[in-house]
Amino acid sequence: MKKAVHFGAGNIGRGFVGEILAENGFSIDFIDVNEQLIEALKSRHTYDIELADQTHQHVVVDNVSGINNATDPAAVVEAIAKADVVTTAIGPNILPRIAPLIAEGLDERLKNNEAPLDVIACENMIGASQALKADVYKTLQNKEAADRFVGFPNAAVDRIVPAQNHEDILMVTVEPFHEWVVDASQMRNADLKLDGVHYVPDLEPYIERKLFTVNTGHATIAYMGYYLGYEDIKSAISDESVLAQLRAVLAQTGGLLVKKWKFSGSELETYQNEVIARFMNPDLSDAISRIARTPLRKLGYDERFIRPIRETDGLELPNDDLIDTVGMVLHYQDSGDAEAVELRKMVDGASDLNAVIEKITGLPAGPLVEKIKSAYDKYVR
Ligand SMILES: NC(=O)c1ccc[n+]([C@@H]2O[C@H](COP(=O)([O-])OP(=O)(O)OC[C@H]3O[C@@H](n4cnc5c(N)ncnc54)[C@H](O)[C@@H]3O)[C@@H](O)[C@H]2O)c1
Ligand SMILES: O=P(O)(O)OC[C@@H](O)[C@@H](O)[C@H](O)[C@H](O)CO
Repeated sequence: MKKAVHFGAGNIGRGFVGEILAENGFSIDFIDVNEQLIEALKSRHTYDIELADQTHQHVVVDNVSGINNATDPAAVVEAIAKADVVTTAIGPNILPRIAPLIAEGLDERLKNNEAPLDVIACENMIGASQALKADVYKTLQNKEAADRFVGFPNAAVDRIVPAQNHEDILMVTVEPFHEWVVDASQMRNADLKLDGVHYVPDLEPYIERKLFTVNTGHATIAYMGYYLGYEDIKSAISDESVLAQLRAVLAQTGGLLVKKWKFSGSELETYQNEVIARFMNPDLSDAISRIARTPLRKLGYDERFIRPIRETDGLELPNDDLIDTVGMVLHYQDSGDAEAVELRKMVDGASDLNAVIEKITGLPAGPLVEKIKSAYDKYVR
Protein backbone atom coordinates (compact mmCIF):
# COMPACT_ATOMS: atom_id res chain seq x y z
CA MET A 1 0.00 0.00 0.00
CA LYS A 2 1.29 3.50 -0.86
CA LYS A 3 1.97 5.76 2.11
CA ALA A 4 0.88 9.36 2.58
CA VAL A 5 1.97 11.72 5.32
CA HIS A 6 -0.55 14.52 5.84
CA PHE A 7 0.07 17.49 8.17
CA GLY A 8 -3.16 18.82 9.76
CA ALA A 9 -5.89 16.38 10.83
CA GLY A 10 -8.43 19.20 10.89
CA ASN A 11 -11.52 19.91 8.82
CA ILE A 12 -10.17 19.91 5.27
CA GLY A 13 -7.41 17.41 6.09
CA ARG A 14 -9.86 14.72 7.19
CA GLY A 15 -12.79 16.03 5.16
CA PHE A 16 -11.15 16.21 1.74
CA VAL A 17 -7.43 15.43 1.40
CA GLY A 18 -7.85 12.23 3.44
CA GLU A 19 -10.79 11.09 1.32
CA ILE A 20 -8.93 11.53 -1.98
CA LEU A 21 -5.75 9.86 -0.71
CA ALA A 22 -7.71 6.89 0.66
CA GLU A 23 -9.68 6.51 -2.59
CA ASN A 24 -6.33 6.30 -4.37
CA GLY A 25 -5.17 3.40 -2.22
CA PHE A 26 -2.97 5.25 0.28
CA SER A 27 -2.57 4.60 3.96
CA ILE A 28 -2.40 7.96 5.73
CA ASP A 29 -0.35 9.11 8.72
CA PHE A 30 -2.07 12.28 9.92
CA ILE A 31 0.34 14.61 11.75
CA ASP A 32 -1.19 17.00 14.28
CA VAL A 33 -0.66 18.53 17.73
CA ASN A 34 -4.23 17.80 18.80
CA GLU A 35 -3.64 14.78 21.03
CA GLN A 36 -7.31 13.76 21.13
CA LEU A 37 -7.49 13.59 17.34
CA ILE A 38 -4.20 11.69 17.16
CA GLU A 39 -5.25 9.19 19.83
CA ALA A 40 -8.55 8.54 18.03
CA LEU A 41 -6.79 8.05 14.67
CA LYS A 42 -4.21 5.73 16.24
CA SER A 43 -6.74 3.59 18.04
CA ARG A 44 -9.51 3.39 15.43
CA HIS A 45 -7.70 3.61 12.05
CA THR A 46 -10.92 4.70 10.37
CA TYR A 47 -13.32 7.65 10.27
CA ASP A 48 -16.50 8.77 8.54
CA ILE A 49 -17.21 11.68 6.23
CA GLU A 50 -20.85 12.77 5.94
CA LEU A 51 -22.15 14.73 2.96
CA ALA A 52 -24.10 17.88 3.78
CA ASP A 53 -26.97 17.34 1.35
CA GLN A 54 -30.32 15.58 1.26
CA THR A 55 -28.66 12.15 1.12
CA HIS A 56 -26.44 12.52 4.23
CA GLN A 57 -24.37 9.81 2.55
CA HIS A 58 -21.37 8.51 4.50
CA VAL A 59 -17.91 7.80 3.07
CA VAL A 60 -15.61 5.64 5.19
CA VAL A 61 -11.90 6.48 5.20
CA ASP A 62 -9.79 3.51 6.30
CA ASN A 63 -6.08 2.77 6.85
CA VAL A 64 -5.44 5.96 8.78
CA SER A 65 -3.24 6.59 11.79
CA GLY A 66 -1.85 9.56 13.66
CA ILE A 67 1.43 11.00 14.94
CA ASN A 68 1.73 13.92 17.34
CA ASN A 69 4.57 16.01 15.94
CA ALA A 70 4.99 17.88 19.25
CA THR A 71 5.61 14.72 21.26
CA ASP A 72 6.98 12.29 18.67
CA PRO A 73 8.88 14.21 15.98
CA ALA A 74 11.15 11.21 15.33
CA ALA A 75 8.17 9.18 14.12
CA VAL A 76 7.29 11.98 11.68
CA VAL A 77 10.86 11.98 10.31
CA GLU A 78 10.65 8.22 9.82
CA ALA A 79 7.25 8.49 8.11
CA ILE A 80 8.48 11.16 5.66
CA ALA A 81 11.53 9.03 4.87
CA LYS A 82 9.20 6.26 3.65
CA ALA A 83 6.34 8.31 2.19
CA ASP A 84 5.06 8.29 -1.40
CA VAL A 85 3.48 11.72 -0.99
CA VAL A 86 3.43 14.46 1.66
CA THR A 87 0.51 16.88 1.92
CA THR A 88 -0.47 19.68 4.31
CA ALA A 89 -3.69 21.48 5.25
CA ILE A 90 -2.62 23.20 8.40
CA GLY A 91 -3.04 26.95 7.78
CA PRO A 92 -0.61 29.30 5.98
CA ASN A 93 0.64 30.76 9.29
CA ILE A 94 1.67 27.30 10.53
CA LEU A 95 3.68 26.24 7.45
CA PRO A 96 6.93 27.90 8.67
CA ARG A 97 6.59 26.03 11.99
CA ILE A 98 6.40 22.54 10.45
CA ALA A 99 9.07 23.27 7.81
CA PRO A 100 12.09 22.27 9.98
CA LEU A 101 10.55 18.87 10.72
CA ILE A 102 9.81 18.31 7.02
CA ALA A 103 13.45 19.24 6.30
CA GLU A 104 14.62 16.63 8.83
CA GLY A 105 12.37 14.03 7.27
CA LEU A 106 13.65 14.82 3.77
CA ASP A 107 17.30 14.70 4.91
CA GLU A 108 16.69 11.28 6.47
CA ARG A 109 14.94 10.07 3.32
CA LEU A 110 17.60 11.39 0.95
CA LYS A 111 20.30 9.33 2.72
CA ASN A 112 19.15 6.18 0.94
CA ASN A 113 15.89 6.81 -0.93
CA GLU A 114 15.99 8.43 -4.34
CA ALA A 115 12.33 7.78 -5.11
CA PRO A 116 10.82 11.08 -6.25
CA LEU A 117 8.46 12.75 -3.81
CA ASP A 118 6.05 15.67 -3.97
CA VAL A 119 5.17 17.85 -0.99
CA ILE A 120 1.81 19.51 -1.68
CA ALA A 121 0.56 22.32 0.55
CA CYS A 122 -3.24 22.46 0.31
CA GLU A 123 -3.80 25.87 1.87
CA ASN A 124 -5.80 28.95 0.88
CA MET A 125 -2.69 30.79 -0.21
CA ILE A 126 -1.14 31.69 -3.52
CA GLY A 127 2.11 29.74 -3.96
CA ALA A 128 1.80 27.79 -0.69
CA SER A 129 3.96 24.78 -1.63
CA GLN A 130 6.73 26.99 -2.99
CA ALA A 131 6.57 29.13 0.18
CA LEU A 132 6.86 25.94 2.23
CA LYS A 133 9.84 24.90 0.09
CA ALA A 134 11.61 28.19 0.90
CA ASP A 135 11.03 27.55 4.62
CA VAL A 136 12.14 23.90 4.38
CA TYR A 137 15.33 24.89 2.55
CA LYS A 138 16.30 27.19 5.45
CA THR A 139 17.30 24.13 7.49
CA LEU A 140 17.56 21.37 4.86
CA GLN A 141 21.09 19.92 4.61
CA ASN A 142 20.96 17.95 1.36
CA LYS A 143 19.57 20.64 -0.95
CA GLU A 144 21.28 19.25 -4.02
CA ALA A 145 19.51 15.88 -3.72
CA ALA A 146 16.25 17.59 -2.77
CA ASP A 147 16.43 19.68 -5.95
CA ARG A 148 16.58 16.45 -7.93
CA PHE A 149 14.14 14.26 -6.06
CA VAL A 150 11.63 16.45 -4.19
CA GLY A 151 8.96 18.66 -5.77
CA PHE A 152 6.80 21.28 -4.10
CA PRO A 153 3.93 21.72 -6.56
CA ASN A 154 1.50 24.51 -5.74
CA ALA A 155 -2.13 23.49 -5.31
CA ALA A 156 -5.64 24.80 -4.79
CA VAL A 157 -8.24 22.92 -2.77
CA ASP A 158 -11.90 23.78 -2.64
CA ARG A 159 -14.51 22.19 -0.40
CA ILE A 160 -16.41 23.98 2.34
CA VAL A 161 -15.76 22.09 5.56
CA PRO A 162 -17.15 23.88 8.63
CA ALA A 163 -16.00 23.48 12.22
CA GLN A 164 -17.31 20.14 13.49
CA ASN A 165 -19.27 19.44 16.64
CA HIS A 166 -20.05 15.74 16.43
CA GLU A 167 -19.85 13.47 19.45
CA ASP A 168 -17.44 11.40 17.32
CA ILE A 169 -14.31 13.57 17.22
CA LEU A 170 -13.16 12.14 13.87
CA MET A 171 -16.41 12.44 11.96
CA VAL A 172 -16.54 15.31 9.53
CA THR A 173 -19.47 16.83 7.63
CA VAL A 174 -18.57 18.33 4.26
CA GLU A 175 -20.32 19.89 1.29
CA PRO A 176 -20.60 17.53 -1.71
CA PHE A 177 -18.62 19.84 -4.05
CA HIS A 178 -14.86 19.39 -4.16
CA GLU A 179 -11.99 20.47 -6.39
CA TRP A 180 -8.25 19.86 -5.97
CA VAL A 181 -5.92 21.32 -8.61
CA VAL A 182 -2.15 20.72 -8.69
CA ASP A 183 0.55 22.43 -10.76
CA ALA A 184 2.00 19.51 -12.73
CA SER A 185 4.96 21.56 -13.93
CA GLN A 186 6.39 21.67 -10.39
CA MET A 187 6.08 17.92 -9.65
CA ARG A 188 9.02 15.54 -9.27
CA ASN A 189 6.89 12.39 -9.04
CA ALA A 190 4.84 13.11 -12.15
CA ASP A 191 3.93 9.42 -12.53
CA LEU A 192 1.85 9.64 -9.37
CA LYS A 193 -1.39 11.21 -10.57
CA LEU A 194 -4.31 10.89 -8.16
CA ASP A 195 -7.85 10.24 -9.34
CA GLY A 196 -9.95 13.17 -8.18
CA VAL A 197 -7.12 15.67 -8.65
CA HIS A 198 -6.94 17.94 -11.67
CA TYR A 199 -3.35 18.48 -12.91
CA VAL A 200 -2.67 21.69 -14.81
CA PRO A 201 0.43 23.16 -16.45
CA ASP A 202 -0.02 26.51 -14.65
CA LEU A 203 -1.95 26.82 -11.39
CA GLU A 204 -2.14 30.59 -11.16
CA PRO A 205 -5.45 31.15 -13.01
CA TYR A 206 -7.07 28.38 -10.96
CA ILE A 207 -5.87 29.49 -7.54
CA GLU A 208 -6.77 33.10 -8.29
CA ARG A 209 -10.22 32.16 -9.58
CA LYS A 210 -10.78 30.10 -6.44
CA LEU A 211 -9.34 32.55 -3.92
CA PHE A 212 -10.92 35.67 -5.46
CA THR A 213 -14.34 34.05 -5.92
CA VAL A 214 -14.86 31.48 -3.15
CA ASN A 215 -12.70 33.12 -0.50
CA THR A 216 -13.20 36.81 -1.31
CA GLY A 217 -16.92 36.05 -1.56
CA HIS A 218 -17.03 34.00 1.63
CA ALA A 219 -15.11 36.68 3.52
CA THR A 220 -17.43 39.41 2.22
CA ILE A 221 -20.46 37.55 3.60
CA ALA A 222 -18.65 36.92 6.89
CA TYR A 223 -17.37 40.43 7.64
CA MET A 224 -20.49 42.21 6.45
CA GLY A 225 -22.63 39.59 8.18
CA TYR A 226 -20.70 40.17 11.40
CA TYR A 227 -21.11 43.94 11.04
CA LEU A 228 -24.88 43.44 10.71
CA GLY A 229 -25.05 41.14 13.73
CA TYR A 230 -25.29 37.69 12.11
CA GLU A 231 -23.44 34.64 13.45
CA ASP A 232 -23.54 32.20 10.57
CA ILE A 233 -23.16 32.31 6.81
CA LYS A 234 -26.65 30.99 6.03
CA SER A 235 -28.42 33.78 7.95
CA ALA A 236 -26.04 36.45 6.65
CA ILE A 237 -26.54 35.52 3.00
CA SER A 238 -30.34 35.53 3.43
CA ASP A 239 -30.02 39.27 4.07
CA GLU A 240 -30.55 40.96 0.69
CA SER A 241 -27.98 43.67 1.43
CA VAL A 242 -25.30 41.02 2.08
CA LEU A 243 -26.19 39.13 -1.09
CA ALA A 244 -26.05 42.39 -3.07
CA GLN A 245 -22.61 43.21 -1.61
CA LEU A 246 -21.41 39.68 -2.42
CA ARG A 247 -22.56 40.02 -6.04
CA ALA A 248 -21.00 43.47 -6.35
CA VAL A 249 -17.66 42.25 -5.00
CA LEU A 250 -17.68 39.19 -7.27
CA ALA A 251 -18.43 41.42 -10.26
CA GLN A 252 -15.21 43.29 -9.45
CA THR A 253 -12.98 40.24 -8.86
CA GLY A 254 -14.65 38.69 -11.93
CA GLY A 255 -13.70 41.72 -14.02
CA LEU A 256 -10.11 41.20 -12.97
CA LEU A 257 -10.15 37.43 -13.65
CA VAL A 258 -11.61 37.93 -17.13
CA LYS A 259 -9.10 40.61 -18.03
CA LYS A 260 -6.06 38.96 -16.44
CA TRP A 261 -6.65 35.30 -17.23
CA LYS A 262 -9.04 35.53 -20.19
CA PHE A 263 -11.74 33.43 -18.54
CA SER A 264 -14.86 33.85 -20.67
CA GLY A 265 -17.46 36.07 -19.01
CA SER A 266 -20.16 33.39 -19.23
CA GLU A 267 -17.87 30.64 -17.89
CA LEU A 268 -17.01 32.83 -14.93
CA GLU A 269 -20.64 33.76 -14.32
CA THR A 270 -21.56 30.07 -14.17
CA TYR A 271 -18.69 29.47 -11.73
CA GLN A 272 -19.76 32.42 -9.54
CA ASN A 273 -23.39 31.26 -9.47
CA GLU A 274 -22.33 27.76 -8.43
CA VAL A 275 -20.21 29.25 -5.65
CA ILE A 276 -23.12 31.41 -4.41
CA ALA A 277 -25.39 28.34 -4.44
CA ARG A 278 -22.77 26.52 -2.33
CA PHE A 279 -22.76 29.38 0.20
CA MET A 280 -26.57 28.99 0.40
CA ASN A 281 -26.46 25.21 1.03
CA PRO A 282 -29.40 24.65 3.42
CA ASP A 283 -27.75 21.51 4.82
CA LEU A 284 -24.51 23.19 5.89
CA SER A 285 -24.05 25.27 9.00
CA ASP A 286 -20.90 27.41 9.00
CA ALA A 287 -20.01 29.99 11.65
CA ILE A 288 -18.93 33.49 10.62
CA SER A 289 -16.08 33.21 13.15
CA ARG A 290 -14.54 30.41 11.03
CA ILE A 291 -14.75 32.30 7.74
CA ALA A 292 -13.53 35.56 9.31
CA ARG A 293 -10.72 33.86 11.30
CA THR A 294 -7.20 35.34 11.22
CA PRO A 295 -8.26 38.72 9.73
CA LEU A 296 -4.70 40.11 9.62
CA ARG A 297 -3.75 37.25 7.29
CA LYS A 298 -6.83 37.91 5.17
CA LEU A 299 -5.87 41.58 4.80
CA GLY A 300 -2.39 40.63 3.54
CA TYR A 301 -0.81 42.03 0.38
CA ASP A 302 -1.36 38.86 -1.69
CA GLU A 303 -4.62 37.83 -0.07
CA ARG A 304 -8.29 37.78 -1.08
CA PHE A 305 -9.00 41.52 -0.77
CA ILE A 306 -5.80 43.49 -1.21
CA ARG A 307 -4.41 41.62 -4.21
CA PRO A 308 -7.57 42.09 -6.32
CA ILE A 309 -7.79 45.70 -5.13
CA ARG A 310 -4.18 46.33 -6.20
CA GLU A 311 -4.54 44.57 -9.50
CA THR A 312 -7.90 46.13 -10.46
CA ASP A 313 -6.33 49.46 -9.59
CA GLY A 314 -3.39 48.78 -11.90
CA LEU A 315 -5.76 47.81 -14.73
CA GLU A 316 -8.12 50.73 -14.07
CA LEU A 317 -11.01 48.37 -13.29
CA PRO A 318 -13.63 49.20 -10.65
CA ASN A 319 -12.83 48.12 -7.07
CA ASP A 320 -14.98 50.36 -4.86
CA ASP A 321 -17.08 47.46 -3.49
CA LEU A 322 -13.93 45.52 -2.57
CA ILE A 323 -12.58 48.59 -0.79
CA ASP A 324 -15.92 49.14 0.93
CA THR A 325 -15.78 45.57 2.27
CA VAL A 326 -12.27 46.10 3.64
CA GLY A 327 -13.76 49.03 5.57
CA MET A 328 -16.03 46.49 7.31
CA VAL A 329 -13.18 44.01 7.87
CA LEU A 330 -11.38 46.71 9.86
CA HIS A 331 -14.34 46.76 12.28
CA TYR A 332 -14.27 42.99 12.91
CA GLN A 333 -14.07 41.75 16.50
CA ASP A 334 -13.58 38.28 17.98
CA SER A 335 -12.09 37.96 21.43
CA GLY A 336 -11.36 34.27 20.75
CA ASP A 337 -9.17 34.96 17.72
CA ALA A 338 -5.66 36.29 18.48
CA GLU A 339 -5.38 38.08 15.13
CA ALA A 340 -8.78 39.72 15.55
CA VAL A 341 -7.71 40.92 19.02
CA GLU A 342 -4.49 42.29 17.50
CA LEU A 343 -6.48 43.97 14.71
CA ARG A 344 -8.66 45.76 17.28
CA LYS A 345 -5.60 46.88 19.24
CA MET A 346 -3.96 48.23 16.10
CA VAL A 347 -7.04 49.98 14.73
CA ASP A 348 -8.62 51.25 17.95
CA GLY A 349 -5.30 52.43 19.35
CA ALA A 350 -4.19 54.13 16.12
CA SER A 351 -3.07 57.73 16.21
CA ASP A 352 -2.55 57.47 12.44
CA LEU A 353 -4.97 54.94 10.91
CA ASN A 354 -3.45 55.30 7.44
CA ALA A 355 -0.11 54.07 8.84
CA VAL A 356 -1.88 51.07 10.43
CA ILE A 357 -3.61 50.24 7.14
CA GLU A 358 -0.25 50.42 5.37
CA LYS A 359 1.27 48.08 7.96
CA ILE A 360 -1.54 45.51 7.81
CA THR A 361 -2.02 45.47 4.03
CA GLY A 362 1.51 46.17 2.82
CA LEU A 363 0.08 48.93 0.61
CA PRO A 364 2.21 52.04 0.16
CA ALA A 365 0.89 55.41 1.34
CA GLY A 366 -1.39 56.78 -1.36
CA PRO A 367 -4.91 56.84 -2.78
CA LEU A 368 -5.80 53.18 -2.06
CA VAL A 369 -4.96 53.57 1.62
CA GLU A 370 -6.94 56.84 1.72
CA LYS A 371 -9.95 55.07 0.19
CA ILE A 372 -9.73 52.18 2.68
CA LYS A 373 -9.58 54.69 5.54
CA SER A 374 -12.73 56.42 4.17
CA ALA A 375 -14.45 53.03 3.92
CA TYR A 376 -13.54 52.35 7.57
CA ASP A 377 -14.90 55.80 8.58
CA LYS A 378 -18.15 55.10 6.74
CA TYR A 379 -18.83 52.13 9.02
CA VAL A 380 -17.95 53.78 12.36
CA ARG A 381 -21.03 53.63 14.62
N1 LIG B 1 -12.14 24.15 5.99
C1 LIG B 1 -12.25 24.51 4.73
O1 LIG B 1 -13.36 24.72 4.23
C2 LIG B 1 -11.03 24.69 3.87
C3 LIG B 1 -11.17 24.53 2.48
C4 LIG B 1 -10.07 24.72 1.65
C5 LIG B 1 -8.84 25.03 2.21
N2 LIG B 1 -8.73 25.18 3.56
C6 LIG B 1 -7.41 25.50 4.07
O2 LIG B 1 -6.88 24.35 4.73
C7 LIG B 1 -6.09 24.75 5.84
C8 LIG B 1 -6.62 24.13 7.11
O3 LIG B 1 -7.93 24.59 7.33
P1 LIG B 1 -8.96 23.80 8.23
O4 LIG B 1 -10.28 24.45 8.04
O5 LIG B 1 -8.85 22.33 8.01
O6 LIG B 1 -8.40 24.18 9.68
P2 LIG B 1 -8.47 23.31 11.00
O7 LIG B 1 -8.19 24.26 12.11
O8 LIG B 1 -9.71 22.51 11.05
O9 LIG B 1 -7.25 22.28 10.85
C9 LIG B 1 -5.91 22.63 11.07
C10 LIG B 1 -5.26 21.52 11.88
O10 LIG B 1 -3.88 21.83 12.03
C11 LIG B 1 -3.50 21.47 13.33
N3 LIG B 1 -2.30 22.23 13.73
C12 LIG B 1 -2.20 23.53 14.08
N4 LIG B 1 -0.93 23.85 14.38
C13 LIG B 1 -0.20 22.72 14.19
C14 LIG B 1 1.18 22.41 14.32
N5 LIG B 1 2.09 23.32 14.68
N6 LIG B 1 1.58 21.14 14.04
C15 LIG B 1 0.68 20.20 13.66
N7 LIG B 1 -0.64 20.44 13.53
C16 LIG B 1 -1.07 21.68 13.78
C17 LIG B 1 -4.69 21.79 14.21
O11 LIG B 1 -4.64 21.08 15.43
C18 LIG B 1 -5.83 21.36 13.30
O12 LIG B 1 -6.21 20.02 13.53
C19 LIG B 1 -6.10 26.29 5.83
O13 LIG B 1 -5.02 26.75 5.05
C20 LIG B 1 -7.39 26.60 5.11
O14 LIG B 1 -7.38 27.85 4.50
C21 LIG B 1 -9.79 25.00 4.40
O1 LIG C 1 -9.63 28.92 5.38
P1 LIG C 1 -9.55 30.41 5.36
O2 LIG C 1 -9.47 31.00 6.72
O3 LIG C 1 -8.51 30.92 4.42
O4 LIG C 1 -10.92 30.92 4.73
C1 LIG C 1 -12.14 30.57 5.35
C2 LIG C 1 -13.10 29.94 4.36
O5 LIG C 1 -13.44 30.90 3.38
C3 LIG C 1 -12.48 28.74 3.64
O6 LIG C 1 -11.99 27.79 4.55
C4 LIG C 1 -13.48 28.06 2.69
O7 LIG C 1 -14.45 27.35 3.40
C5 LIG C 1 -12.75 27.13 1.74
O8 LIG C 1 -11.69 27.79 1.13
C6 LIG C 1 -13.64 26.53 0.70
O9 LIG C 1 -12.87 25.83 -0.23
